[in-house]
Amino acid sequence: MSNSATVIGKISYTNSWPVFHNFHPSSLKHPATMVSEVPAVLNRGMSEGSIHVGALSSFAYAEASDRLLLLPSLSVSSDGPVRSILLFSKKPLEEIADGIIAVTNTSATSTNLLKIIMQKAIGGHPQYISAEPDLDAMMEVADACLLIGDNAIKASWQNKGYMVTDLGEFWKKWTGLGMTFAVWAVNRDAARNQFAAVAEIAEAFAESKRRGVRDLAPIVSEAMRTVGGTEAYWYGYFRNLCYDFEERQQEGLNLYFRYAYEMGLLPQEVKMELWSHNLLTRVKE
Ligand SMILES: C=C(O[C@@H]1C=C(C(=O)O)C=C[C@H]1O)C(=O)O
Repeated sequence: MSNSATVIGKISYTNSWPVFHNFHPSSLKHPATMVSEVPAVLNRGMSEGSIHVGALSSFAYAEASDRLLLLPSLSVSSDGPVRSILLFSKKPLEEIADGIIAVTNTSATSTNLLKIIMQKAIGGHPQYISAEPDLDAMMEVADACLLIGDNAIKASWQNKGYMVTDLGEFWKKWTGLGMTFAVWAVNRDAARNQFAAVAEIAEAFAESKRRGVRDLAPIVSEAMRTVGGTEAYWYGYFRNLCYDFEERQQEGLNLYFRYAYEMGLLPQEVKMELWSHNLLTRVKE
């Protein structure tokens, strides 16, 4: 077993705080460090193996699923509107079907969800340009722009007269299913070589989530202090999100992966494999 510190990835957006708020790497028995980053950076770290365990875009998990295992019962999901994955557009979607869409360079799941929606539901083939998440700058060069996380939340508070499409809401109306934007995963080598640390981290995440969703008050206060907005907004936002990853969420994510594969966005079909304590037994044998 390796003695080197386990590197944990944290999503820097508020959406994941209910899982992270009560998670403190310094109080773990096994040495661990945590990096807080936008999803695109976490995705790269998990794919390369420089981050061993933590949250990442569900799409990025799929791309690296031969190197990763999912941690059970953890996700950032919605079953309808998500409120922070928003397409701002100058015209209805049908009218920008072959237009230009600027997409935030911080995302993986949502940019590919948008591609699926535009092609399979709207029948369009827009041109996508990747850009820093800045509503005004994006709208100068495009007919629409996709923002996620706190950038989307802040943009939704400024009424600039754009039409707003919530991709979680669109997906639900179109497929009848929920959507999972982020999952928690562990590097397969780390799961083998640092199994005790990974087991401790998985348990600490589960406990942190239990406490986080039970008592949102400190999370809401911190969101108001750092991002702005009202108490009512943040209670509504966090209560609307789902942090579980059970059959219902897996069904939605499986359909998303299938569509992504059909469109050539994913190179292979994805079979989700979950980490469990049994791995410990298997590894020890
Ligand atoms: C709910 C959200 O989900 C996020 C969306 C992600 C993506 O599009 O790749 C990644 C992580 C999630 O935390 C959000 O950003 O608001």
